[in-house]
Amino acid sequence: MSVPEPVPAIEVRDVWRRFPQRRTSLRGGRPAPVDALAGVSLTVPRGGRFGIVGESGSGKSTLLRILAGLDRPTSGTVLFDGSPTGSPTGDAARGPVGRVQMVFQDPMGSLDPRMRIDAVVAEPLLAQGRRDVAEPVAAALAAVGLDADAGRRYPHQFSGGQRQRISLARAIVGDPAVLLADEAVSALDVTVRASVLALLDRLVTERGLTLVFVSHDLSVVRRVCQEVMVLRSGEVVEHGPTDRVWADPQHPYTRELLAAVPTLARSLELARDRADRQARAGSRADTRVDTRADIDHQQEERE
Ligand SMILES: Nc1ncnc2c1ncn2[C@@H]1O[C@H](COP(=O)(O)OP(=O)(O)OP(=O)(O)O)[C@@H](O)[C@H]1O
Repeated sequence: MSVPEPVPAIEVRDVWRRFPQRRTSLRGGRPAPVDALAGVSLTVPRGGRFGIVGESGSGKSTLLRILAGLDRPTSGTVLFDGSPTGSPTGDAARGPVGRVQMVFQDPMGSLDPRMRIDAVVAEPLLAQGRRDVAEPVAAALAAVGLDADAGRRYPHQFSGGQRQRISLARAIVGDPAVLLADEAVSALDVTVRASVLALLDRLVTERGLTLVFVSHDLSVVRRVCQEVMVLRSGEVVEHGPTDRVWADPQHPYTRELLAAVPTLARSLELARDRADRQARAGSRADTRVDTRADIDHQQEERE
């Protein structure tokens, strides 16, 4: 008897998203529509980590917005756990709300400056109709390395890396199945980026999350994703295991993207080596410091 294939967490089948052109061309004439996505398909198994890379304008955010249920495809299908959502004729409101959480590039843009951190982190729970939020909010803050006191403060009282930790606390507090990260570490400097990536990696592993991680930088995607898709002008130009695409890119566009990477990759490696050295230096019997993430987090706090 054959064992049925497990249902993937996410399945995108031949998705197109067409936008009307925003501006008329200088030469006049009718503005042509833009296909932000042109026949994109992908499958992410439960607990899988899927990266999407491409330059600005390649369609990464459009795809993520569709996965988040914030936008609908012009045609094609998106399935979560085998059930359709956000189909062209379907009801976008039935989207994957609750099961899917998103982390954005700019925490200042996504955290309301007038709201205390405990209220910010509680938002997904309140949206689910939960009222008993204090305990899960404190647990989510602890899970991202912030103490309960942080809940009484406001976003501007934190560094960039800490604000991204707060975004992660808000993303995990409601126990989602899928995490969508849109350039989630791109605005952070190198050391802080390594620390937030290590935290993301740990949270995804510990909670068995399915991750879709968007970045323009393949060296960053390589740190957290097993599989990667390269998008250009809404089309998939390459798709495969991240290590293979990194080591042996098949498409000239992927090679171009990689040509921009070495400096970034090297500085990330240097930051990690530095954190390791500091961890070794700090591993006295009375010190609890034992991971790169801890070290990086302490550096971040000293900023
Ligand atoms: N609401 C919209 N109206 C019209 N065109 C849009 C809209 N959203 C995106 N586009 C166009 O779709 C294409 C893909 O945009 P998208 O933001 O998905 O790319 P991206 O790869 O995420 O780029 P970036 O990294 O700069 O955000 C671009 O040509 C963009 O101008």
